[in-house]
Amino acid sequence: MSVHQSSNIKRVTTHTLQEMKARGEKISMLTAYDYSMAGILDAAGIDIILVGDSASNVMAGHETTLPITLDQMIYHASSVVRAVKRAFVVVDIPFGSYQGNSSEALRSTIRIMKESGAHAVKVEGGAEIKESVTRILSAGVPVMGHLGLTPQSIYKFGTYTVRAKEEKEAEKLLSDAKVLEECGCFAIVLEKIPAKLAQKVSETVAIPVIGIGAGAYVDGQVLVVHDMLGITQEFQPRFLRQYADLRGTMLNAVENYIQDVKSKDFPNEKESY
Ligand SMILES: Nc1nc(=O)c2c([nH]1)NC[C@@H]1CN(c3ccc(C(=O)N[C@@H](CCC(=O)O)C(=O)O)cc3)CN21
Ligand SMILES: CC(C)C(=O)C(=O)O
Ligand SMILES: [Mg+2]
Repeated sequence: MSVHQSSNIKRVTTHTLQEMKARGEKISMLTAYDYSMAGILDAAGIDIILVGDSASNVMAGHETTLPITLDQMIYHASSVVRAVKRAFVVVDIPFGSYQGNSSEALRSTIRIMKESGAHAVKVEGGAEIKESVTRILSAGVPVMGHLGLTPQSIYKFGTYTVRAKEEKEAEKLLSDAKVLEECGCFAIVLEKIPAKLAQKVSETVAIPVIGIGAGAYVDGQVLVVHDMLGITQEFQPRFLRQYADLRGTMLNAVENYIQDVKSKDFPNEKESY
């Protein structure tokens, strides 16, 4: 342990995650984009926090993940990192900051690592981005892959339907997973694909496979935290399990506050100086 790290909590590393797969312990992963939320996830014992480019939807209200910038991702990531004592922090490299240009991929990664203090980056795609992945890894930065439904290329597909249902697409996905493993990726996210195919990928590659809408036979699960807490409203895909109704809870609290202000119940004497 570094002399600068005074806490005695044992941090999750790529090595920890590899060991978890080897012994069959499932990996838990959720997104976070800010200090307060990341602190709660870390305190609960989450293994991986993803600073997802879904911040573009959830935090900024955009329709897709495409508009979010590298600067904005670094702002979210640095806020998350300041809250985390144990979890492994992975940051999505945003659209336009790595595709088709390995030098730019490396430059974006170095900015993310230097300016946020995160532990790894995530990129969408397989063979097409092999050079970028290799270049990032050559700088010593762990890379998480992302295959299946890849939201940064939504306009190429036009829909958010389940991916790799056809044999040819399934073969390409399996081959991409092998490419990512050979490049040296430490893990792969599989999004919205048939459970059978996800199982096959997980059994084929030695690195951990984390699913979102990819069934139970993978090495871990990821969800967008605002979805599973019931804060987002319209996003209700079949793969989502909602663990709370925080929107309802928060609406209720805010309505009560408004009522107390209007009725002059708040503040009372004890709440005044
Ligand atoms: N709030 C949120 N949660 C997410 O999981 C998420 C984001 N945002 N933004 C980035 C990507 C986009 N993702 C998505 C988007 C849509 C579906 C989906 O299943 N949509 C429709 C089906 C559409 C169709 O069949 O054509 C649904 O059933 O809700 C799944 C994952 C996952 N990511
Ligand atoms: C849904 C996960 C895997 C993601 O990439 C994101 O939140 O941006
Ligand atoms: Mg993403």
